[in-house]
Amino acid sequence: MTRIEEVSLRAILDSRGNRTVEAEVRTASGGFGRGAAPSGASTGEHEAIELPVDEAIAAAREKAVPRLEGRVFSGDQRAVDAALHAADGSEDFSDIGANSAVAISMAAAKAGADVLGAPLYQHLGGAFRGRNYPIPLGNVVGGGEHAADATHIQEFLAAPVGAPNVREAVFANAAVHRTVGDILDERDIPAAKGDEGAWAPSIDDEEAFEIVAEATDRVTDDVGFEIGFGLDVAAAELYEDGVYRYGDEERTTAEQVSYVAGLVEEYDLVYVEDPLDENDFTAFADLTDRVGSRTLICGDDLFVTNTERIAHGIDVGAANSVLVKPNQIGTLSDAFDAIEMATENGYDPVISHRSGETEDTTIAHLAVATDAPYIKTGAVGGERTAKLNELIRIAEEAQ
Ligand SMILES: C=C(OP(=O)(O)O)C(=O)O
Ligand SMILES: [Mg+2]
Repeated sequence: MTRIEEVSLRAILDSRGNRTVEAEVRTASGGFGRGAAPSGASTGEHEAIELPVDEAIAAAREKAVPRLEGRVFSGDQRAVDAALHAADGSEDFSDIGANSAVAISMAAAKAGADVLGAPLYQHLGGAFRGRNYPIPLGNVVGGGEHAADATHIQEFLAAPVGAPNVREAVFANAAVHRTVGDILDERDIPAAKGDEGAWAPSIDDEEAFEIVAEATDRVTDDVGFEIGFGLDVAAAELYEDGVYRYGDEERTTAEQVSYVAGLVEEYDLVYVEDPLDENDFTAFADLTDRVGSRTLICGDDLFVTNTERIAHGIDVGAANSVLVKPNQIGTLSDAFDAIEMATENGYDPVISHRSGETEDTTIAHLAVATDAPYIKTGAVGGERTAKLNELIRIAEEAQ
């Protein structure tokens, strides 16, 4: 029986060394699940609200826990998440905190799976889930809000689109990361790593393009399958007073659209996330019109995993892909709704980590459960490899 008996909350550390919310759910028949909230740095303006950790925990203990304990079945994820919404009452989880909500939602899902004796992806996806595994997008160079004095573009991503299986894809991304390190060495460029484990050298974007293109080419030759190249521009962070600022260089919106379209052409980009400001659906639609037939244009800060914003994007043709971050919207059910809406409308969902992460592996299971074609969860670093290694295990176990 998956009736929830106890929900407990505590503060733990995330990968940036900040405190975050961890939840544990125990069921009447001894099922157990644990979930921990990730946290963004380049957060979208329209995301659900992350409260200070102590506030989120206190509010969830007062308002959400009594609605769950002894009352809701953790096997019924929709009921768990509906109880979280009812406990909160706001539109954006500003009352109990999206950090508490998502931690409880994920913990309850795992407790539900535990009682069934099924892996989480099986519990979430059901008997007739798809048989595909996501292509991992792994950032190998980065800057923006994730590293000081590095590139303006937030993420340069390896995209092993030709990999024969998920394991080879994961290994290929790590090889690209390693090769970027070698090239930086060859060029005598010192580099630390950013929040997500990508190299964060103090170079301009142009040189980063050169280096990542060379690294993906070298590794492609080595492994014998195609490794594409993608970006998360995180353009909302560059947008100020109506222009996109790349240090001293400025681009108008029209120039930004042309610049990104040119990059797609020049580097044969397979993926471009947030190329424009988070409120500019029109410019997104312009760019999608120009290059959407040859690359994915993905909305992260644009859509914030929110079905109202995704529906609007679909109406105006703003993109052809949706980034899905459960903590942007607060519960797994809401994230599922976003994935379903995307898929039904021909938009590719990309399940994603945050820059501040924990060892939690829920997103790997979510990607497999929903047959998502892509997952973005870094290339190296313990909190990133936790998800990547889980994907390898899932693919092996589910064969
Ligand atoms: C993962 C990202 O960064 P953050 O978590 O800082 O929003 C992103 O922008 O896609
Ligand atoms: Mg992003």
